Amino acid sequence: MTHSIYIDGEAGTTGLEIRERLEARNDLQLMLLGDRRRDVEARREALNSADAVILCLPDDAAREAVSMIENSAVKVIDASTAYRVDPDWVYGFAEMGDGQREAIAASTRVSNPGCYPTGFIALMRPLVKAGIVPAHYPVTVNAVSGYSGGGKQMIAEFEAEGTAKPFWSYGLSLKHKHVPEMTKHTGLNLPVLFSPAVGNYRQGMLVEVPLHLSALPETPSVERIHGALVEAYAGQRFVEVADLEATEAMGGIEPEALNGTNTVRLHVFGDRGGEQVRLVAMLDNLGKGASGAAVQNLNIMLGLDEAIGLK
Ligand SMILES: NC(=O)C1=CN([C@@H]2O[C@H](COP(=O)(O)OP(=O)(O)OC[C@H]3O[C@@H](n4cnc5c(N)ncnc54)[C@H](OP(=O)(O)O)[C@@H]3O)[C@@H](O)[C@H]2O)C=CC1
Ligand SMILES: CC(=O)N[C@@H](CCC(=O)OP(=O)(O)O)C(=O)O
Repeated sequence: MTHSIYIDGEAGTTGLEIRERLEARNDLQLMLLGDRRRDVEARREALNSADAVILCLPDDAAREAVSMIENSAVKVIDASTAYRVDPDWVYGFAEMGDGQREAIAASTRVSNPGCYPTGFIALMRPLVKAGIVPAHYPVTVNAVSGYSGGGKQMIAEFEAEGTAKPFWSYGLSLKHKHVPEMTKHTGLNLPVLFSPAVGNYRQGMLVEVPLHLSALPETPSVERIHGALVEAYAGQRFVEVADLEATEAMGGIEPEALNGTNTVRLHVFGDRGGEQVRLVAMLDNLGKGASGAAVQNLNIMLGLDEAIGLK
């Protein structure tokens, strides 16, 4: 049996990566509109006749697309920020806790996590759940993304002759659109202080949370923090926790090493017996941060996740 899949936003950065991942599969049939992709009636027809639709659109266009879906059987995955803290939608991060994969499988409305939130929630949610980081703790997140994170427009800006910035720190109003989902899905009470940046490279990201151990209850050790992450992701295929020995041997970390994969890798840097840690997640902003995660959610929603491997 083949499932028909419509990608609204098929020619955008996220949509193209999803197409690449799905095109080779013979259990899925892609519905592509090509030059008619902005034709509202063609979109309406596709949105209501596909088995599953993946929305790779700006927030307002995603809300509009959802309002056009009258067929309640259609499974919807939205890659935008529009529904990530909406209680009527399931948050599409299967590894984030017991029952999440099952909730995704049972839902027809799944919001795909943001790229930065994927790294941050992966690092922080198990620590809050274990009581290592209290819910009221003032958490800071520093992150750097490749410029593809800003979609077609930012790619054009960075790739235009002579205009690329070497590094771009932004979100300076401290109201970045990812803060609500980062806060809600970790169980924190205080909005996180989020400091994102873009580097002059195309793809891949690092998301970092620095912690003073003595400011946490019972001054946890590096090993305790690492152990909580290992326990949380035991048996998971797409969330890895780097060995402490391996991280101790690292002189630095770069953001592109997981490009093309659906993996997020978590690192706990810090001297054993020391007083501080730097938690660092590495992922492809267009892999586990967007398109890879969307395909993973599609597989789960169609009941194909056991049978199909992602690259
Ligand atoms: N880039 C990334 O790393 C990530 C992106 N996302 C999210 O995914 C979504 C898409 O982002 P991205 O692919 O980067 O963006 P792009 O700008 O690269 O692509 C956006 C796509 O949306 C289409 N589009 C724009 N406005 C409308 C409209 N009013 N009606 C119909 N189609 C429209 C565009 O069509 P056309 O081709 O005709 O221009 C284009 O194909 C966003 O919500 C973004 O926040 C999420 C995680 C990571
Ligand atoms: C580099 C860059 O500009 N990144 C984007 C986020 C990309 C992304 O993850 O999009 P979602 O909001 O849909 O998750 C930003 O900060 O707005």
